[in-house]
Amino acid sequence: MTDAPLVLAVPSKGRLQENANAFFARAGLPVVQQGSERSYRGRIGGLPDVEVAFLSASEITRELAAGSVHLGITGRDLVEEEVSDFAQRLDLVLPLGFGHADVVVAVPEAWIDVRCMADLDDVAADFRSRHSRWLTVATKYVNLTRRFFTHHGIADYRIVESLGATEGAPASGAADLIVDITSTGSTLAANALKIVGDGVILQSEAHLVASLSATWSGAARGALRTIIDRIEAESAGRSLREIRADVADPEGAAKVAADRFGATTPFGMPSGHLLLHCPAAKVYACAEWLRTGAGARTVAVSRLDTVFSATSPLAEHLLGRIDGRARG
Ligand SMILES: Nc1ncnc2c1ncn2[C@@H]1O[C@H](COP(=O)(O)OP(=O)(O)OP(=O)(O)O)[C@@H](O)[C@H]1O
Ligand SMILES: O=P(O)(O)OC[C@H]1O[C@H](OP(=O)(O)OP(=O)(O)O)[C@H](O)[C@@H]1O
Ligand SMILES: [Mg+2]
Repeated sequence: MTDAPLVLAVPSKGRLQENANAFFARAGLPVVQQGSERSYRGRIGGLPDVEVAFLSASEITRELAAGSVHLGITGRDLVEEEVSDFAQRLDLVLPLGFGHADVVVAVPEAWIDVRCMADLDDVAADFRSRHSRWLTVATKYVNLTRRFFTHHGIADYRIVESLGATEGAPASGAADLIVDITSTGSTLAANALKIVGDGVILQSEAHLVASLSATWSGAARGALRTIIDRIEAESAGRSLREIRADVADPEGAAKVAADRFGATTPFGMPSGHLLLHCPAAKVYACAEWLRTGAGARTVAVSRLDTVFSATSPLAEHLLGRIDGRARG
């Protein structure tokens, strides 16, 4: 079908739901539920070639891999856990600035001798002769755990697959230690568990993910350009700050700001004063230099909502990969 719509999967519950909806609204892509409150289909206001599917984050990951949805929001942890060949099947288009959480190895606080993965290796190696059973790890991140433990040379353990309340496993005796996701750390603390020093397996964040296995119609490609354009503009708005300063030599100052802080002059030198777009992380260093090094008396910094560019390297790159798959 040349005009089949783009299917966009949006988290319908859980940790990512609220942030995902707010994110689309900020990017000028308002998600509208169709029919009743409980309907699992929706649309994006103003984009007729897009159909929205409301799914859980892990379902989104699987459907992207299977090619039954084109674009979706999900966590990097789920992508790496559930899709072994994700680098070929999926494109992690853009991190979205929310849903930050770490997948970690955690052991009982009472294990005072276990500070790093090498200590855990020692425990694992002795465990069977001491306790006449394998050391056990409760987790739903079975693949991430296996890869990480192998990387640290740990082989003497067994995984106990956990479907919920993983942090309770050591206290209940279901397993000796756990691998789970954490953001504030309060669930680990409440269960008297501590993160092993070098036991952070993955730092996760919500991403916009595209399926390379899906069939992309002409209409779906067109919708993809529009969606990426708006999301890229939102992302640029979030990661840049506008700086204005009254310096004597705006052109000289712009050169230094570009070299040292990665700042750009998107509008040239309007009426001879300096207007920069500076990466948010460099704003304080840049503002400091403008005063001490370039003689500015005032430096004004503002947030930007959205910054549109004439070209979209992200969309071009992604369409290139989609075409490559279609041909190959
Ligand atoms: N503190 C947190 N704990 C768990 N997940 C978090 C946290 N912060 C962000 N996330 C992210 O939320 C996503 C998982 O969402 P959630 O647990 O709500 O859905 P799910 O796992 O698909 O559904 P369910 O838990 O019902 O199986 C993951 O990608 C994860 O990285
Ligand atoms: O570090 P913290 O802020 O304490 O968060 C960690 C907890 O959050 C997640 O569970 P969630 O609340 O998403 O419920 P779930 O297990 O049903 O997915 C995760 O499985 C942890 O239990
Ligand atoms: Mg969950």
